[in-house]
Amino acid sequence: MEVEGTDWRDKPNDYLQWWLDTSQDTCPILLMRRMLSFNFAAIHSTSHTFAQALLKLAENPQYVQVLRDEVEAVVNKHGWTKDALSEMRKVDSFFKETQRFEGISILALTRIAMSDLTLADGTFIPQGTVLAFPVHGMHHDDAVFENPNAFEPFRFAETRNKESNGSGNQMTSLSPDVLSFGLGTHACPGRFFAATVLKTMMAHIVMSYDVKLEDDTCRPQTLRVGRSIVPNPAAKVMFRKRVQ
Ligand code: HEM
Repeated sequence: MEVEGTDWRDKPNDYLQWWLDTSQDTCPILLMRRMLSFNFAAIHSTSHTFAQALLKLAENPQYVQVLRDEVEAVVNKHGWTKDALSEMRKVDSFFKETQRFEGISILALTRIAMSDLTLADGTFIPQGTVLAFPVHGMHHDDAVFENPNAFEPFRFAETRNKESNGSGNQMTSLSPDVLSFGLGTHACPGRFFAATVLKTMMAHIVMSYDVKLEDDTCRPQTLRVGRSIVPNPAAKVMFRKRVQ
C-alpha cells in the first residue's frame, strides 16, 4: 500500500484488506490477532454446524429426496443464485433445527457485568460477574418447543409457512428462543455468510449424491469438550454419485 496508494489492479477484497483500509493502526501483531480471532469465530462454527447437519442427513437418508426436490425446484426457477437460496426453506430449516438440536456450545451469550446490576426479580449480579445462557438446555425446553428431543428438520419451515412474511423463523433470524447465533449487539455478524455457505454446500450435496452412514451403522455420539459440542470425528458418511 505504501507503493500503490489506496487502489491498484487486483487489490484484494477481503477481511485483511478491509482492516488495512480502515484501521489507523496497521501494526502486524494487531492485524494477526484480529485475523486469528476472526478465524476462530468463523471456521470451527461453520464446519461443526455442517458436519452435524450432514450426519443428521446420513442418519435420516429419507430426507435427501425431500431436500433435493426443493433445491431442484428453486434452482430451475432462479438458477444458482441468492434468490434460490432464500427460497430453500426446507434446507434452511434443516440447519436451524440442527443448530437447535446440536449446536456448537452448551453455553452462549457470554457476557461480563460491567457494573453492579439488580434484575427485575431481585437477583443481584455484582460487577465483574461472568454470565452465560445455557442455550443447549433452552433449545430443549418443552415449554418453548413441541417435542424438543426429536429432530424435526422441517419444524421451522412449517412455522415460516404460517407466518405472514416468513422471515421470523429463518436460520439467520435472532430470537430469545433460538440463540444459536447469539442475540443483541454482539450477535454473530457472520451468520448471513455462514448460512449462504452452508445452504450452498448442502444443496450441492443433495443434488449430486445420496448419503448414508457407513454400512448402516449407528452414528457415533456427539462429543462434549468443555462447553463445546463437537461432532464425533470417528463418524463416517458414505457418498454415492446420484443416479439420474
Ligand atoms: C454456523 C456458523 C456460526 C455460528 C453457529 C456462529 C455463532 C456465533 C455466536 C453464538 C456468537 C456469539 C454471539 C453473542 O454472544 O451474542 C458469534 C459471534 C461472532 N461471530 Fe459467529 N458463528 C458462525 C459463523 C461465523 C462466521 C462465518 C463469521 C465470520 C465470517 C463469524 C464471526 C463472528 C464474530 C466476529 C463474532 C463476534 C461478534 C461480537 O462480539 O460483536 N461467525 N458467532
